[in-house]
Amino acid sequence: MGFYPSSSWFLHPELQHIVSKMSYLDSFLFYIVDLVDKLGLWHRFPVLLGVAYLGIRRHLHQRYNLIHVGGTNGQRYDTDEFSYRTADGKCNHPSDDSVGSQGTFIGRNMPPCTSQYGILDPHPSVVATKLLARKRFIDNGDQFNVIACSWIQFMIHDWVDHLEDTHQIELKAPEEVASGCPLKSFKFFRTKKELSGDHHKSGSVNTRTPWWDGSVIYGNDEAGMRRVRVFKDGKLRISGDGLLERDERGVPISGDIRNSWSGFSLLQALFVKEHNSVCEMLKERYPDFDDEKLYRTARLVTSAVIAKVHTIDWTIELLKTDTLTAGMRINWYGFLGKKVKDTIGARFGPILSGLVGLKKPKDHGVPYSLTEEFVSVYRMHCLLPDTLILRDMSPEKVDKANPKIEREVLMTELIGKEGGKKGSKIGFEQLLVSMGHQSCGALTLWNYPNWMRSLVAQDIDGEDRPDLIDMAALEIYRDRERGVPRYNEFRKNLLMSPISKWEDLTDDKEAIEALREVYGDDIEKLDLNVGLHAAKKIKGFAISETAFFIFLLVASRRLEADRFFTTDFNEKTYTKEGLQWVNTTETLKDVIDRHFPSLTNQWMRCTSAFSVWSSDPDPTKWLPLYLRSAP
Ligand code: HEM
Repeated sequence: MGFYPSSSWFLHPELQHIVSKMSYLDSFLFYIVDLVDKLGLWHRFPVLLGVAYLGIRRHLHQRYNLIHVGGTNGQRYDTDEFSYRTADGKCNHPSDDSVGSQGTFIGRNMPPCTSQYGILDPHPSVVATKLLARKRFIDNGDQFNVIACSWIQFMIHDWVDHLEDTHQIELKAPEEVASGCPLKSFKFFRTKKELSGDHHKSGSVNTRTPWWDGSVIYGNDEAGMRRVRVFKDGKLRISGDGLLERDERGVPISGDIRNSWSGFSLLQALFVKEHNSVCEMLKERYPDFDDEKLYRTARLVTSAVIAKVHTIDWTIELLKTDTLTAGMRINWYGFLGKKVKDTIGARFGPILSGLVGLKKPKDHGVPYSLTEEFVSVYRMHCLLPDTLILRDMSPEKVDKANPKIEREVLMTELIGKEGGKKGSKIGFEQLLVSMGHQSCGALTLWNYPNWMRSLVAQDIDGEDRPDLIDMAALEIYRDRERGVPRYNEFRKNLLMSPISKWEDLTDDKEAIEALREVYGDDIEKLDLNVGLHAAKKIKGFAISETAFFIFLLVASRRLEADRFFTTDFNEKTYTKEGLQWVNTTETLKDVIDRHFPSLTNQWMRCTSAFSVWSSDPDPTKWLPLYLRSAP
């Protein structure tokens, strides 16, 4: 029995049930977190207190929000023999070769949905039309640009994609909304349910490797890896124009090629360049390294650079507050910071020295995978704009504060094979600078790109599918089909107070009216994806607090559960120079500068390459980060 007061009137019965299963210490910690939440305080705390709150919350999620799906039937293996990232993600977990490999189960952060609502209640097309479809483009201000939007697609394509069934389903828009739906009906493949052999009975399978292993450029299996390699000096294939090579079908040659667009392939190309530069550096220092050794070492280094950019650059821009800047930097460098870690190494455990370089990987007793809920909170297609605004790059027009617009290109012209051709015509530099100068979409209601409501989706091999899909409606269907709890049940499972009225979710009267029209007064029915988009946000956060708590758990887990970010994050595995490469690269700007030395200097005013390039640099703050007070 856990610790909870008898006068538990203030705690929802379902939360009480969860707490009753906690240890005394954890239930005590839970009550602290719950009190802080009820007062809406944590993000108003001074930095140190805020970080402490997040530390406690993360601990609770590590204890109560990790559920393994599927059996553990891998083999023991010799970790010294596999001191590199394999093509299919095998041989990372120290004692089970299969954990995190391609084709393993997607885990869960909470039990599957228990509510009895039907899969079409309310109809996904009604939700999409009345609550999601973009009325006018709402942008993210200066905080987040189109590179940041492409970056997260780049990451999703590194981590997760559900295996589909061969059985097709058709969704027909009900009469009441049909006229507002670009597709009156659409067909798609349902998510494949595999028997899991454990108490969950079935689960979904990941076709990508969930490790942070750069599979988005290296592939998810042996065949994928062979496709992208040159087999000389460790290098990967890249076209003469600095963009991805394409095969005879016009499909890009890269690790993951499904549903790509020019902005996404551009990031793939940038990190292929990065990989190839690491190969060159290593070959110079270690002339005896063969192609295989160069490839393997450069893959370790490049994957670590990607993980680092995501942790201490992208995420900090996404959650732009002092507390999260401190939190994310502590994840990588530890509380003692970069200087101490660079000087004496990761000696003092996860809090003081960070997760990277831990002596042993840590999975909290649950074999590593990504989760259904993680996929659901990353449904961020509202980040995508309708057009890409190309900037005039002629030398006499250079103006980083106010770059001239050359023309706009529809996003529909930049996706798929045709998009690839268009991207090549535009060229790497113009694409990058234009994306840098354009704000991406805000994650809010009525901002789902309408062009995605009649989308040509692709197969895993990059071929277009014949049936168009309404992505906005499909995403609602997917969460329900996969048993992801609806918004309120999701929050309770995540140890958050449920909402009891629409006004708890948002102050926006128009939104409340529309929510009522679709869900009536049944708050429990609210779909997760709609709740995440409707919820009022913490100042500085581009995502909702509910989504953030999943990030808090999973962002740490991707680092601490991985042997190559912990035990083997060392000179022996990465080489001295390889490790130095990672340690001296801090941001995406560093990577861009390495390959395009004058580009950011000419075109970027701001501090991070993920914020709008014409915006002001971050102000210098004289007070040390940990001593800063409430925002
Ligand atoms: C041009 C850009 C993009 C296109 C064409 C695209 C298209 C698609 C398609 C067709 C699916 C599969 C839908 C299904 O059958 O369930 C999908 C899934 C997904 N996309 Fe995108 N997407 C794009 C950008 C993004 C971005 C910017 C994000 C931001 C995080 C994102 C996140 C996801 C996620 C989380 C899934 C679910 C993956 C899964 O089911 O395992 N996508 N996307």
